[in-house]
Amino acid sequence: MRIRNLTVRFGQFTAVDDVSLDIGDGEVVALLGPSGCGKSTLLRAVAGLESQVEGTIRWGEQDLTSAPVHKRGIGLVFQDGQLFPHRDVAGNVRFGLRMHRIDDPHRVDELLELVGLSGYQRRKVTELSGGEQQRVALARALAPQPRLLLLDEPLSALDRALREQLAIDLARLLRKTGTSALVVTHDHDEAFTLADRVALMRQGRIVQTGTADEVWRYPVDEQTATFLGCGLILDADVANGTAVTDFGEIALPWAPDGDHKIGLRPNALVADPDGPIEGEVSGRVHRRDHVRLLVKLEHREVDAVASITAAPQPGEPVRLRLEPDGCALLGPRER
Ligand SMILES: Nc1ncnc2c1ncn2[C@@H]1O[C@H](COP(=O)(O)OP(=O)(O)OP(=O)(O)O)[C@@H](O)[C@H]1O
Repeated sequence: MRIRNLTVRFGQFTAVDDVSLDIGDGEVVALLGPSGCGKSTLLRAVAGLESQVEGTIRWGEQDLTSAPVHKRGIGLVFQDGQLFPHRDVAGNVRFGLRMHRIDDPHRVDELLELVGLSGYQRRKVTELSGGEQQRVALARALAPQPRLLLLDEPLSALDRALREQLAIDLARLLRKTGTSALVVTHDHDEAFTLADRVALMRQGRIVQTGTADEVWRYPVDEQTATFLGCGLILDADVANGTAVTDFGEIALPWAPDGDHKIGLRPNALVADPDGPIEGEVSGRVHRRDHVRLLVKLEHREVDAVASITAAPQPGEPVRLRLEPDGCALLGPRER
């Protein structure tokens, strides 16, 4: 799919601003961005659900720009599944097939097996858990074998543990069926779990696209770095894979020589008795597998991490070292 110069306006307000994006055959692209940046509007425009759309949407040679929703060959999954409460599980999946005049009794069983719900045919959808309901919604959307699946925050209504598991299952399922997909999410982990490529949106525009590793390691500008979790931006002078910063030296073998800005995520500063940076703990929050510290340095306060067993208490001195895994290099990259 080739999206070119897509703009969607609501009166004077431009919700999607001149967006161009390709989605390859079997590719999964995540649209990631802060609330209100236009992700859902872009998805709805691709689906044919928005009226004030400029630009073009093509599938191969076919121009879909003004095709009606049901002629676009897309499947849709929303946050809350939008299942039919009066139909059972099989009835919901069968609806996806009937809409496309496919009448194959085995296909419903196949689809339920695919989403891990074998034997659920006669269950009422109102008696399913949130995760099961989303699996049914997915089976229904996949039933007519759409050429593109559009998913709008498909896992957001679920609790965290379930969301993580379902994101892994969904990623596997999309690969297995070779389905191309565009997934809207505001959850970084979800985007990186699901997608081959991530498109970062801000104020209606796509500011960067790349693999998880590319956008994570090379955010295109300061705002993008901040959105991706870098709380601190430092000047760095890189030579032969070593960056010299106000916080000391750090090995970044993947960074080219020159003057750069480096973004530090909280895990870029790690409590270590031998670390070169001295500070005092001013705050402490227990996370699932580590402790997040707020550390007062001479001129500023920074985020840092410590292991659960060795985390100092507020008021205690702490030493920090830089950890390359939490560092990002800002600025556009040459390809
Ligand atoms: N039908 C509409 N009429 C007027 N403004 C709208 C309409 N739909 C969306 N908007 C506005 O367009 C902007 C983008 O909305 P959109 O729902 O696409 O954002 P989003 O990135 O999906 O946000 P979220 O993550 O919060 O769902 C918002 O400022 C929103 O208020």
